[in-house]
Amino acid sequence: MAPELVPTSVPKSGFTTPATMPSRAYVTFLAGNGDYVKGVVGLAKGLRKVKTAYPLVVAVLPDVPEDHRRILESQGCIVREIEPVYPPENQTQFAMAYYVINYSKLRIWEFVEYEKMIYLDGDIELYDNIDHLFDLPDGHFYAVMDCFCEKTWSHTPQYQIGYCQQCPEKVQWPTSELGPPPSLYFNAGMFVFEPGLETYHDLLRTLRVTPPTPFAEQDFLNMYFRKIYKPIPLVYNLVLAMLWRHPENVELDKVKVVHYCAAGSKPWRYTGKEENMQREDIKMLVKKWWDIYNDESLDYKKAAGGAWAGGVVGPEAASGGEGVNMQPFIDALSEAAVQYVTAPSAA
Ligand SMILES: O=c1ccn([C@@H]2O[C@H](COP(=O)(O)OP(=O)(O)O)[C@@H](O)[C@H]2O)c(=O)[nH]1
Ligand SMILES: OC[C@H]1O[C@H](O[C@@H]2[C@@H](O)[C@H](O)[C@@H](O)[C@H](O)[C@@H]2O)[C@H](O)[C@@H](O)[C@H]1O
Ligand SMILES: [Mn+2]
Repeated sequence: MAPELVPTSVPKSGFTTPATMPSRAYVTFLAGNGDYVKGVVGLAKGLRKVKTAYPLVVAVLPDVPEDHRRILESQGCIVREIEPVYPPENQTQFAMAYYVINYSKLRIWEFVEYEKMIYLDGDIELYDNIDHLFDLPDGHFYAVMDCFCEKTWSHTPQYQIGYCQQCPEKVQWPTSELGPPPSLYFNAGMFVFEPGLETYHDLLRTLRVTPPTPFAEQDFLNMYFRKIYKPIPLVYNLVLAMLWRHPENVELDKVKVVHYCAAGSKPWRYTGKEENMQREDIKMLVKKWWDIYNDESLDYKKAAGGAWAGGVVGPEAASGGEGVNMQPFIDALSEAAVQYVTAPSAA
């Protein structure tokens, strides 16, 4: 298990004035006129509940209707329209047909008014403050390792031989037959990154000559950032399938970020009919999401005088704590990353 990686106190939160907008922000992505907007509202309220010091930017595709944009602004979000990004012509069978729109996530590298951002899918919820991740050393791409055991992975050799990076000792990778094991692979529902125009243009250039694959932009980002990717502990992005695929890796009461990506687990669409959806832990996590979504005390209240309040938090922003000494946390995190990298699976 990765060491407990919590700094001693919540980092200094603070109010900012329009002249000094925070150069850090959370960012999510919204497409279509359907119900994902509920996911983003839940995310904004969850960020407020954990008293983040930073705003939530929502990158919206042109097909997101005006009324949905107004709802997000009324919840304190900064709505930014982006143009779609399409992969090159292809015959790929995406794991989910709608994944083709997820390439548009790449536009967030263009948000260079922010020096560092944390991307969160709209089907993610926070249950603990993770602002300290903004203080991780620059020059890396931080994300949580994914799991290869769901049938969404049945197209891959690792699935076919029962290999997963979450338990590399269970089924050894057959290097003699299949060559080196796959590089550490992250789930692209949550990551810490630095926007930059050079990277942004190189991403789009590279995409134009990269044949699409089943997990769309997640596969692409894993390929593109493989040299600077640093794994961070699972508490920062619990992919729900981990609960039944690798329960030994999960300490649910320590989890800070839950990613409702298992089939049937989107809280705003939950029926309980799909496989695993009657599990007690799933029902508890879906209820936790709804408790936040329905909590009117978490609705955004414009700060008195309309001044920009530090984060998605309203005027009751957490009082500025002492600046926290991040070094022990960063050292522990780097150590945690090393323990992954030195695992047999690491290429
Ligand atoms: O119709 C859609 C599908 C996806 N998304 C956005 O794209 C992200 C990635 O899709 P999803 O989370 O469904 O993929 P999963 O993590 O379940 O594989 C979502 O979280 C949303 O932020 C969206 O806004 N509208
Ligand atoms: O477009 C590809 C998507 O790929 C990822 O989801 C998958 C993947 O993680 C599999 O490992 C799971 O088995 C599966 O359930 C899950 O939906 C990201 O969460 C999402 O944001 C997006 O990038
Ligand atoms: Mn997701």
